[in-house]
Amino acid sequence: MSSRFTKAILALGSNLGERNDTLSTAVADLVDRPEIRLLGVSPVVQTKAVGGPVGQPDFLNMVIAIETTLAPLELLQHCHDVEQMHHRVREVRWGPRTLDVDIIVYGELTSDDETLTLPHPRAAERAFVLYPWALLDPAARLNGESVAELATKAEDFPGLRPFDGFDGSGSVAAAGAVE
Ligand SMILES: Nc1ncnc2c1ncn2[C@@H]1O[C@H](COP(=O)(O)OP(=O)(O)OP(=O)(O)O)[C@@H](O)[C@H]1O
Ligand SMILES: Nc1nc2c(c(=O)[nH]1)N=C(CO)CN2
Repeated sequence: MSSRFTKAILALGSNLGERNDTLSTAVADLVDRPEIRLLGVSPVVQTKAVGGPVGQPDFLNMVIAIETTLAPLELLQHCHDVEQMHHRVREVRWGPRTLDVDIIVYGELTSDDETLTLPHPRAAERAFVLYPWALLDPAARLNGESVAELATKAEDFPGLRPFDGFDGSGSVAAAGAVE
């Protein structure tokens, strides 16, 4: 097994239960293994639910940057395990959930496999992913485009707002620059 680390971006969302507590414990759970190192944590934003049942609660969303020696499918399984630790129930597509963890990018890897599509096939349209990612890493690019520019063009951008304690620049600086 190679011990080479690959950088990856994970997106986290929660719209059921104690959303902010769930996100912070989920970050700790995600990085609580030697094959994963935490590189940076975005600010948390509150967002209107995109798709799914009408009237579901607002989400809290954030992204983290990691580096990992896990293979892509091992990382996906780990994300699912952490979702289960937070009692994620899959009932309705895009329905409310205690915790969702998606892999947005894994290094430069591209994949059309429906079990793991990379980059995440809907990330480029989702301000709830793009905006916190741009705050974490203003130079980030996705599919050759600026993540910050994609965020402002996304349909859900106007519904997005800072969550309590949000301090974009401070949080980004505190999290450290992402190479
Ligand atoms: N990049 C990816 N990250 C996470 N899951 C993925 C990815 N690509 C494909 N999948 C697959 O998508 C399946 C459904 O994931 P999930 O239930 O989290 O979807 P969702 O969050 O409701 O919707 P969306 O996929 O639009 O974010 C997973 O079981 C997984 O196999
Ligand atoms: N605001 C918001 N909307 C969503 C989210 C999410 O995390 N935030 N996740 C979805 C499926 O992954 C579908 N819709």
